[in-house]
Amino acid sequence: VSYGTAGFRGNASGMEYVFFRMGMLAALRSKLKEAAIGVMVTASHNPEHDNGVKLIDPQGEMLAQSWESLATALANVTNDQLIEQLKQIIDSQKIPLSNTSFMLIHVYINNSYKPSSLSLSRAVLDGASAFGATCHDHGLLTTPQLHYILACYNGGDIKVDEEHYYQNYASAFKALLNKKLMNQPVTSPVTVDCANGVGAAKLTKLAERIGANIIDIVVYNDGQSGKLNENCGADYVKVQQRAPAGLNMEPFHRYASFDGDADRLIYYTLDSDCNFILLDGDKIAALFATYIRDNLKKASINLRLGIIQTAYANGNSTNFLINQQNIEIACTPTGVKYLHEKALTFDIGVYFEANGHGTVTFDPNKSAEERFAAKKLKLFLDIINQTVGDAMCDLLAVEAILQDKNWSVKEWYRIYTELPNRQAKVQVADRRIIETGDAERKVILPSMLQPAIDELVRKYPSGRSFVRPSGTEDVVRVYAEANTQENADDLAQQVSLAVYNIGGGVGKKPLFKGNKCLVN
Ligand SMILES: CC(=O)N[C@H]1[C@@H](OP(=O)(O)O)O[C@H](CO)[C@@H](O)[C@@H]1O
Ligand SMILES: [Mg+2]
Repeated sequence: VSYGTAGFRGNASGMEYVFFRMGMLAALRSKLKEAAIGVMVTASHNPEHDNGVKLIDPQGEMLAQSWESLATALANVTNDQLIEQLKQIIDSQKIPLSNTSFMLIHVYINNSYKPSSLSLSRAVLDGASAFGATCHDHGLLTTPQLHYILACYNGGDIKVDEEHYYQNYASAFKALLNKKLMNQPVTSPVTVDCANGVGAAKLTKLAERIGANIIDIVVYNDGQSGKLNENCGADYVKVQQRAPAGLNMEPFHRYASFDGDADRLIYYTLDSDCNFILLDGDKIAALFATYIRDNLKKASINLRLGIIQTAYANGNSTNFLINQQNIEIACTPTGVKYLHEKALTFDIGVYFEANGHGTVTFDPNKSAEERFAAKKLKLFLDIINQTVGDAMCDLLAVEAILQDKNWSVKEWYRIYTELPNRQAKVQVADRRIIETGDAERKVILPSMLQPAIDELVRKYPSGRSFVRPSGTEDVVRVYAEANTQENADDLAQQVSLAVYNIGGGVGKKPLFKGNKCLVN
């Protein structure tokens, strides 16, 4: 097992020891940092039978990458070697064992949908207690809520709780709304598919604190009947490019989906011909960045603004931002930790994965004058959860910008048109044989693979394709885009076969039937 793109993740049964050891590691990290550490038990967008655990560093940021390898090493030793491995970590990191340790943990009980979470959370608590850590169990929370609470706690607000989160963002949202337009688009309903996850109850609370006269949120997939992330949620809608099962859509209404732990957000709608229109992380980033840029301009503030994307960003979003908007772009490997780190190198960084996970960061070293010269910008940043991508905050930010611009979803999706694209998965014997470079846009090993992809891509107008081993599933992911959906599907199919043939494919050959991708 390895601490992958976002912690340890896999089938929940048989993972207790990993959670127990992560409790121990969190306690050690807390002693080293002399601050509380967060532990989140969730498998995000994965199916219900999976579970996962990730550690959160004191300011609400992802666990330092240098500790990921310690986590992997600790998770992989036998019980007999455990104490020796712990000693090695303590010595190599010079951890003062006499320091106290403190942890904030979220216990993902989530009623009946995630039965494994309770026992796995207890395993974390047991591991932490073995090092004498004091644990504060915050119960059911979204991932970004735990990041927020942890950052506030370590910032000195030791009484911070969930209610604090709602009050903070509800008042920030109300302050940002354009009072003159109070009855304009934001008061038309936005229907939110909460993936039958934790976000449903939390979003309901947030909407209550804002007030039904100000925002009209209709919660769909609240977990009362459906299964977590099954035929619903942000990942399903993004990858399948279709609405969650059972949702009756009307043209030009606003629809959104969260993932299971509510850190991803995507929007979608129907056009007048009832074609499905997706407004994904790339479009949210474009909306945020152009809004920030316009407000900087209005206030004549000169700050370096950058957008951080991954290779999954639609080619036309990148073209739009660079060529039409003149905004600086950076590309990093997949995984929020990389995007967040890069965002911090700009005065203002807007980062989003195409799947809807992202946020905005603001360099804390900028002077108060620079930070607050543009009143709107300051109010906008108050809505943002700067610790990590947060579906609820991002939803409020989108709603407020649309209202401020007096835009419906139609004006928003028309800022640029996506290139048709397709994602696929290929099973191989060992996905670790695939090594990538150039922010995952090129395959380095096996050496035959990249030339094969290049040759295929050349056949399709506006073609682009790349492959990479997933960090959360035992598959190789394939992405393809081209001028038409048929060509994007075809290219994804051809590249999937190349991965299968050159990368040691196992099981059935990846095949598409018509436009339907059978490898997904
Ligand atoms: C293509 C894609 O959406 N990949 C996701 C997925 O990672 P993989 O390494 O691709 O399995 O889960 C990560 C954690 O949620 C997320 O950061 C990432 O963007
Ligand atoms: Mg998630």
